[in-house]
Amino acid sequence: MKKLLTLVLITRPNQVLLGMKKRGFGQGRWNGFGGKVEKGETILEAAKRELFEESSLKSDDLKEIGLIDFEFVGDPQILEVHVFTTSKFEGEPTESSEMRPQWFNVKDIPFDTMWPDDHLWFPLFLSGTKFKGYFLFEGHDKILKQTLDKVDSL
Ligand SMILES: CNc1cc(N2CCOCC2)nc(N)n1
Repeated sequence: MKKLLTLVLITRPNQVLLGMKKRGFGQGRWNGFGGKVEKGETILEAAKRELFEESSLKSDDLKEIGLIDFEFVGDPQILEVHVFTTSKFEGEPTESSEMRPQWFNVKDIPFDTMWPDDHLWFPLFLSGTKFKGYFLFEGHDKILKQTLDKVDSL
């Protein structure tokens, strides 16, 4: 069984916008903005909605750059995460109930307080390379198995 999720990474020259997750899944880790795809909305619509709900930013320019399947030992639910990015957005990053946004210089991305997969695929996202990945987690900190491939199309 797959659960569709979105992840949006906002960039500006030499910087990435990340949010500190304040509760729920991934709490205590910096991440892009995103969440569940609801019934009746497209994945792109969900990405835009979650971006606005979690950061107050709006964008009509989200480009899909990655597709990652996450599996957790003992859990039949596979998370299918559609990764988007843009440097064209409106609004000011604003703290929400879910996320506390902060700009990071690319050379200072806080991988130690992010999901352990991020340092593996962020270089691809930052270099504009489309990618497909699979990560098998044991708990929330250990990656048992992984694949990561550059792709021409998603
Ligand atoms: C398990 N490793 C993950 C999961 C994840 N997300 C799952 C929940 O929806 C938002 C994205 N995001 C990253 N960077 N790594």
